[in-house]
Amino acid sequence: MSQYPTGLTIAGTDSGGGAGMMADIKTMQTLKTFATSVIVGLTAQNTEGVQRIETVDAAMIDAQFASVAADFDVRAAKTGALFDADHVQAVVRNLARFHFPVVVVDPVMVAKGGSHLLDEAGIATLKTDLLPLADVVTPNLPEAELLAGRTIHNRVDVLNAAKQIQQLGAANVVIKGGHGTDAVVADYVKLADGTDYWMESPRVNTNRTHGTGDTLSSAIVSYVAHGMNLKQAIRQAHDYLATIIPHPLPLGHGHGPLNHGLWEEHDEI
Ligand SMILES: Nc1ncnc2c1ncn2[C@@H]1O[C@H](COP(=O)(O)OP(=O)(O)OP(=O)(O)O)[C@@H](O)[C@H]1O
Ligand SMILES: Cc1ncc(CO)c(N)n1
Repeated sequence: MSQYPTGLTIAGTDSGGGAGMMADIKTMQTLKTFATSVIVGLTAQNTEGVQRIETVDAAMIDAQFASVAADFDVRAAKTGALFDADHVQAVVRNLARFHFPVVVVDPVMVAKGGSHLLDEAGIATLKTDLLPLADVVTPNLPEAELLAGRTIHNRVDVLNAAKQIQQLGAANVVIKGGHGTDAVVADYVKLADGTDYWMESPRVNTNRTHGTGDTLSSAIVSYVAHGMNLKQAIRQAHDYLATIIPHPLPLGHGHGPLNHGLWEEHDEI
């Protein structure tokens, strides 16, 4: 593999290194994609929780987008934690301005420790203004409930939620099943062409799942940047997670981090 295509993460930092933009950069590097970044906010965070948040002002967000877009051929971008409506709007404005070929929206709302990373007005703005720009949206189960405005108890509810989220304007929908309790973790995929299917893997009994969602969305960005179509990229990203989740790093005292680099042996892209 000689070339590193460029990906972009538009997200918040995690001082604890396992989630947010740090997970994105580690994932992209492992999957041989050059990670550029627009920092929307900083979190003082570790595996036990979020201790403090400070957002970046809109002019600085604009400047970061402009710097990246002026110098790099971004093949795919993802959004992560956006914190509030003003920051969602700043990101929407820039996505509309720069038209990256593929946009993955990870509608991050609550960190594993329970801290809110997007407020209520932010959720509303994400639904009305950001989802219509999304080629793929990747909610976890609680996020899918909030986006669809309905509770999810079973697989039929997941199907209905995905349909509703697609109607909000996201072309393709991946509802992640990590927050379920079944022995099998089932992620549901509903594509723009009308096809849908489940991706299943054995549930790993671990609390070392900090940043799994960030990792999935940035893996999709990486595989798309390498030229895969969305269906292939979503499948490969799922398999990357299924491979690394059973072998986390024994670090931190809470929801521990993944070992993103484990995949490097699988030099297939
Ligand atoms: N315990 C687990 N065992 C196996 N796979 C898991 C487990 N937890 C999560 N996954 C997988 O990890 C990916 C992310 O799912 P999850 O629902 O945890 O996202 P998330 O809640 O957005 O994560 P985070 O908020 O920590 O970034 C999915 O592909 C899911 O199938
Ligand atoms: C900054 C940030 N983004 C996303 C997540 C979700 O994993 C997190 N915990 N922190």
